[in-house]
Amino acid sequence: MSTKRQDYISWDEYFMGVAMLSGMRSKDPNTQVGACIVSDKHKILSMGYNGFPTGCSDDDFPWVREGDDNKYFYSTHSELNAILNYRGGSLEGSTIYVTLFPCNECAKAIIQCGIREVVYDSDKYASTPGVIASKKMLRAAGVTLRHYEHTNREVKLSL
Ligand SMILES: O=c1[nH]c(=O)n([C@H]2C[C@H](O)[C@@H](COP(=O)(O)O)O2)cc1CO
Ligand SMILES: [Zn+2]
Repeated sequence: MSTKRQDYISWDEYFMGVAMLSGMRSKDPNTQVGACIVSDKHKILSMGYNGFPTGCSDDDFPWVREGDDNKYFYSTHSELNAILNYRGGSLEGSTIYVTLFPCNECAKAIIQCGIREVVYDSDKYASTPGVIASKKMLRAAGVTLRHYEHTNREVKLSL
C-alpha cells in the first residue's frame, strides 16, 4: 500500500493562496486585495478582489488616489465583492481570508453577514482610524482575528 504524499499545502495556504490569486485580477495600480470566503467544512463559498462595479469601465473611471474624482468613490473592496458575489444563501459561521486587513465599512458587512473569523495577511493601514475602528467593531462582535503565518512555501504556476 502506498502512503500519501506529505508536501501538500495546508488549508491556510490553500485559502490564502486563492485570496492572493484573486487579488491578482485587481486593476488598482497601488493596492491589489483579494478575499476568499470559506465554510466551516473547508468549502470555498466565494471570492472577490477590489475593482469598480459592473458597468463602470476600468479604462474610463479613475484609478488616481487624489482629486475630486478619484478611485475611492468607485472601487468596491475585495471583501464586499466576495460577500456580494455569494449566491448560495447564508455566510453564517464562515471564515474570510483576506490579503489586507478589512476597513471599517467591510467590517460592518463581515459582521452583519455572520462571518465569524478573519484571517488576514498585510495590515499596512493598521495605524489609520478606519482600521482601528474596524478592529474595535470586529472584536466587539466576537469575530476572531487571526494573522496569517507565512510558511515561505513557493507555489509555481505555469499559465
Ligand atoms: O479592506 C480593504 N479592502 C480593499 O479591497 N481595499 C482596496 C480599495 C482600494 O482599491 C485599495 C486601497 O488603495 P490605496 O492603498 O491606494 O489607498 O484597496 C482597501 C481596503 C482598506 O483596508
Ligand atoms: Zn473595505
